[in-house]
Amino acid sequence: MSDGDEQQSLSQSIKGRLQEGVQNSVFKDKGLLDPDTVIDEDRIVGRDQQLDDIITYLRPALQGNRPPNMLLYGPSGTGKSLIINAVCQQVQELANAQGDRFGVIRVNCQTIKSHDRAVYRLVESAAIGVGVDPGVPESGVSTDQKLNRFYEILSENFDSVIIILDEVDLLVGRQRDPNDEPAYSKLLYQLSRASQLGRIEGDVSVAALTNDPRFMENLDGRAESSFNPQDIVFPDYDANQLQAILGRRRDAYRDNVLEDGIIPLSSAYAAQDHGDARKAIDLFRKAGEIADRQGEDRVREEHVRGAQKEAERDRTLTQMQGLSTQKKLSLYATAIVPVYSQRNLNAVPSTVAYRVYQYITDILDTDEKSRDSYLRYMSEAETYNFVTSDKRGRGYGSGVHKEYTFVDDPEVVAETLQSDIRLEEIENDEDLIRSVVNAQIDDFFDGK
Ligand SMILES: Nc1ncnc2c1ncn2[C@@H]1O[C@H](COP(=O)(O)OP(=O)(O)OP(=O)(O)O)[C@@H](O)[C@H]1O
Repeated sequence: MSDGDEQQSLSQSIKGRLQEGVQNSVFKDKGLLDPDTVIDEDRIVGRDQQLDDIITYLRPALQGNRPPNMLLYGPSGTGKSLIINAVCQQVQELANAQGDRFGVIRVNCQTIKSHDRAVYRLVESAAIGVGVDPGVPESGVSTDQKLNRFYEILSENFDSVIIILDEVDLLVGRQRDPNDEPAYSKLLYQLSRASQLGRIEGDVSVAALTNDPRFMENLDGRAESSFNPQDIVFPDYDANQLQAILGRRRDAYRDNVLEDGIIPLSSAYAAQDHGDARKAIDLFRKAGEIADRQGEDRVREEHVRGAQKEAERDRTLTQMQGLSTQKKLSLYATAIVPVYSQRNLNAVPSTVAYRVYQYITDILDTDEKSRDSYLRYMSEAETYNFVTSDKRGRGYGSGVHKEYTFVDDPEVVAETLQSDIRLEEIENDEDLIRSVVNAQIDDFFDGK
């Protein structure tokens, strides 16, 4: 066969396999179950009170008046972003139809590290929305200059604007002292004052979204009085409401591929976990992904249970990232033993793991804790269900040692821990560590 033939058959085989995946999928329109998809209003279930309230508050925007500021609060996945965005979209359409310039500026505060960055993100978001240059650089100019540019863009382009600050409570900023005003407090003060003082020509109001029911308690007094929002509460969903939400997205799947119990089971799991619609939708989608992966043409309850297990595992890994450095190092040293071992090793002897731990602390030039501390950290890892342990004798007179077995894949555990900043430093020493691990294993099993 010539190179050209081989090339063609490879590309045909890739195409064939890709098409097979599409044709055999249980999904018809998987995008409907994407957490970031903006769904049509006819798929929104319930939340009538919240919709009514927000419509009432935003109506003035269509009458040439300033809407009040709003605070939307409730646990994650209870529809805060969905509902405010749905109403804003309708206001925008009506405003356009009557020739008013209504703008919506959205910023998610989750990853914003400082007040200055938040102001820049507002400039950027406003500039992109109206298609102009931000006009200020990200760094090298004062926050006030950025703020002024933001007001300028708003004044030039809008009669009325809603600024949506999602996850506003996470915009804490760099507080040198715990008594320092959090960044969100300063920002809310500035935005609401600017509007009241006429520093922006149009009407501006802020909708702040948060999971924290005590958010207002953390605002500085002057921020609290100038922001002064209308509250809109989003309570947890119960299992029935979640079932209705999933029911309206059933057509994400092909006809007749869903077993009867899929929607109730996904909803029941999510209802146990504080009634989070995002979680219900994730489980509903992941169950189908598992069915696809296994090449099955129906989604069964077992797939939902598998999806729930995967979600739990992801959560465990997230939890692990919150451990102190010494606990991470202990767990990491233990996890890489089976990962690097040339033998088929399921249970990790504590003696081996502790020596690997000592070696790693040495490379990192960090504190080396005693063997007792290592064992204590590992028993904590056991209560978190990262590992299970067993005591084993090594024959007469050799004493007893502990062995650890990982509940999840030790490779995933090691990778998760390695992505921690300090552990990344040892990536270059991988070969060396691998040989140390194997030397310790050999010593343990073959030594006297
Ligand atoms: N009443 C509802 N009807 C239909 N879908 C809903 C409803 N409530 C929430 N959802 C869906 O659940 C997911 C999460 O909703 P949303 O992002 O609005 O929650 P949130 O309260 O803003 O969460 P967070 O606080 O985590 O940002 C989205 O995919 C959304 O489409």
